[in-house]
Amino acid sequence: MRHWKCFSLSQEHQKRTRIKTTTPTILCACVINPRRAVWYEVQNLKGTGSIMALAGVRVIELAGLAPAPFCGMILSDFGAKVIRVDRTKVAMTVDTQARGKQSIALNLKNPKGVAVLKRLCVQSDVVLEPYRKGVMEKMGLGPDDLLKENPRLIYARLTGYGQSGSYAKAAGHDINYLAMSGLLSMLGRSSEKPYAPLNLVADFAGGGLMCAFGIVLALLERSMSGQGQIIDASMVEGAAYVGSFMWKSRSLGLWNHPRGENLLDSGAPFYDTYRTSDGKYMAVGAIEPQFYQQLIRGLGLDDADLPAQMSVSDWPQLRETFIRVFATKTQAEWSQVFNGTDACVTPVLSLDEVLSHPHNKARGSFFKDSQGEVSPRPAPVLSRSPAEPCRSRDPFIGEHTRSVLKEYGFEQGQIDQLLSGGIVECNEAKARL
Ligand SMILES: C[C@H](CCC[C@H](C)C(=O)SCCNC(=O)CCNC(=O)[C@H](O)C(C)(C)COP(=O)(O)OP(=O)(O)OC[C@H]1O[C@@H](n2cnc3c(N)ncnc32)[C@H](O)[C@@H]1OP(=O)(O)O)[C@H]1CC[C@H]2[C@@H]3[C@H](O)C[C@@H]4C[C@H](O)CC[C@]4(C)[C@H]3C[C@H](O)[C@]12C
Repeated sequence: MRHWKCFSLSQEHQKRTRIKTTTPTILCACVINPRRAVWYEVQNLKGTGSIMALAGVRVIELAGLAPAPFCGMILSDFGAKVIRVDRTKVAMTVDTQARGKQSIALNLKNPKGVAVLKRLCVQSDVVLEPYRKGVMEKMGLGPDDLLKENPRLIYARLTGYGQSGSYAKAAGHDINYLAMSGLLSMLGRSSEKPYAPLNLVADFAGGGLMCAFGIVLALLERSMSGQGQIIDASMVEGAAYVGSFMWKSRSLGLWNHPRGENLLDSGAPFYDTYRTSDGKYMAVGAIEPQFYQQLIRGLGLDDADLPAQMSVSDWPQLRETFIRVFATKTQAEWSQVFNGTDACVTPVLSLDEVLSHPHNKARGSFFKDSQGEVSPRPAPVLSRSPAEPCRSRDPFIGEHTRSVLKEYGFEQGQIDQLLSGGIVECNEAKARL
């Protein structure tokens, strides 16, 4: 349940902090962080009385494939109001990361549609765009156009290759960005070709998440400077940055061997997965000698019969032993053996199994929405202002067109004209079914 509270901003406070509310017509609650004299503009307060960290932040997200939707969902989970701008004449969205968002269907190929988007951006804090370099400028919606009208706007551009460089305009997907980051060359088994770990690293870690981080930084900075800025979030660079450890740990010799033959890339037998007698798997991460000893004990082996843990040339032989032993029990049996030890051995759980695992259950790490769909709880958990993910179904395309336009100050007559001209589309009927 969401509550709305209204506090007025005194002129004096606004002057002192050099920050004005962007949306004077909207009810807002203001909270002062006395230590940093920072103003937070807050609109929706949770029923519990705690305020989500991004409450009051208004985000316009132009519909994209996967990274930008994830970025928008993170912002929404932590309290931002996220309005996704969908195309008109499209029946179904491919946005599976739409939790808590609203949708407006708007034709940006029409100048009137562009004018609508500008009006939304004037009254918003963030615009998030996922298109190829130059697309927004071509529509008259580039940073110059939007920041001129709203200098406090944070203009986030989430692309594969960034806004400059010879690849800037090229099409691409996660695997290409990962390849260009250098990381893909390190991923994969010994003597096999590079292997992309789903589209996790570039699209989501280096892309959506890193972009959300940039937005939060820009919001924080704006609370002091009063100014917006442009975020050039390249997934190549975001992925590479997430992989900083790989660069900066080379001096330790961690990556001296070919791909798949190092300590942490499945080269070491004590950092790998093993098949159990029921066709499931256990994950082993027993790196430190004291934890490795517990692994050996749990497997029922005797250290005296085995080669030294760090004898790289003996790793193939050690792996064979581990393969043979793990194949003698089921996953549940091994879990029981290693539960409560420091052997760093855990079951490899499927997406369907995580919800019922006692540890995850105890923490509420996963939740079911109103449709019965299981999702991870937003992370990390903030003690006073935790995220509260929306549990209702995702929005239909254009479900909120009318209400969003009203909220942003469009008159009924203007909305009717936009609808009859096909500039916007409304899907309230579908939502009522
Ligand atoms: C699940 C699949 C997604 C996988 C993710 C994948 C692995 C990724 O890596 S995502 C990361 C992609 N890269 C980027 O995001 C980087 C930045 N962006 C780009 O480089 C490009 O946008 C692009 C390469 C991704 C796409 O290029 P494109 O040429 O298409 O677009 P742009 O040049 O950017 O221009 C956009 C144009 O659109 C116009 N526009 C925008 N908004 C509007 C508007 N509101 N009104 C009017 N016009 C608008 C804009 O003006 C531009 O126009 P111009 O070109 O004229 O300039 C999913 C991938 C595919 C999915 C499947 C597919 O969709 C078919 C089925 C559909 C069905 O509904 C559901 C099932 C599907 C099988 C579906 C299933 C999955 O969702 C997918 C497999």
